[in-house]
Amino acid sequence: MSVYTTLSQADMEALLAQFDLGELLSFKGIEAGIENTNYFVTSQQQACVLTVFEHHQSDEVREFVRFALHLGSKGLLVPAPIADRQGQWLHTVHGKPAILCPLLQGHHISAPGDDHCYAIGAALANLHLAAADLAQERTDPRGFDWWQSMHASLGQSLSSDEQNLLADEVAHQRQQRAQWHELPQGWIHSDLFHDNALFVDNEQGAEVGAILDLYNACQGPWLYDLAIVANDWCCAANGQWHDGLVEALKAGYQSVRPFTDAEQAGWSLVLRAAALRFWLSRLLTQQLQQQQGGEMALQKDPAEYRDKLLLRRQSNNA
Ligand SMILES: Nc1ncnc2c1ncn2[C@@H]1O[C@H](COP(=O)(O)OP(=O)(O)OP(=O)(O)O)[C@@H](O)[C@H]1O
Ligand SMILES: N[C@@H](CCO)C(=O)O
Repeated sequence: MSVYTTLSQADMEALLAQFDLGELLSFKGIEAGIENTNYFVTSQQQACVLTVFEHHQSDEVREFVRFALHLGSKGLLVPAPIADRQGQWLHTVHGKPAILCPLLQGHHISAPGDDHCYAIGAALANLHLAAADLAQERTDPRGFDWWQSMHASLGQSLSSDEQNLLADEVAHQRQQRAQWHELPQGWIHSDLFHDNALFVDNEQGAEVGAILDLYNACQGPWLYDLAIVANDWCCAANGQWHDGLVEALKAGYQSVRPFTDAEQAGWSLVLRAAALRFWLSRLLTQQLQQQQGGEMALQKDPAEYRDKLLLRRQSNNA
């Protein structure tokens, strides 16, 4: 986690008093996650999660909630906020946008197996199709233009090998823009790491209970979204694939939506792009955390994604 914005008992009571949820019983900062502040909040009537957005403005939060409500209307289990007595779900806490969502059921998987990868692949394809009729109004703030700007701004803080790697990969991605734009696009989750999914136990095997953290959702190639999953769920921290997991992930996805020819040809490109994106975003988060501090601030190592990028480039050239 992270708790960047520390809330007092009085803060929490004042917030909860606006809702029809009964009295506050307890609250506790959540350790998982690195972008936002999250608290488990238990009232007399409901167990909830409070998210305080550290980097997003209210307009962006409205977009995430539009996405969540749309997915919810199609039967997907995602966090959608609870409205207060005035019908308002968007609140301000310490000057930052905040929402209160029901606590969703399920548990995190620490070491995904092929059954989890198959299930999350199918769930991601369902998410893509469920959002296909939702107007697309959020371009990716961590997309190609941002990779280029990070290349320009990060230069001095990287080793010369890392600078060369970054320059070369950005150039490669630039050359492949036409191939990128041939990939089917739509709303993507954009951050479906295994700490953003909850599973429920069931006799048939692994079942996705909920998909969390829609706070990077934007437009992008559907295959890129799957590559983000693969780079986190299907390999070791150094990027080495675990046997059978990518195959299970792709099979699960294609059980719902088969790949187009462009997607069959584009896997290596999106794997590299997904590794690049999280190398850069972890470097940025590291810088922000150094400036911002934060009680319980969880660290995620940028070098893991640098190493994943190096491996994905090798297998591309093989
Ligand atoms: N509605 C919910 N129901 C159950 N658990 C939740 C819910 N929302 C958040 N959590 C828990 O809080 C954790 C952190 O939430 P979340 O991933 O949204 O935070 P974040 O800071 O945005 O994370 P990230 O670093 O992945 O962007 C989740 O991994 C999950 O364990
Ligand atoms: N899931 C991201 C953090 C939130 O975007 C990472 O592991 O770098």
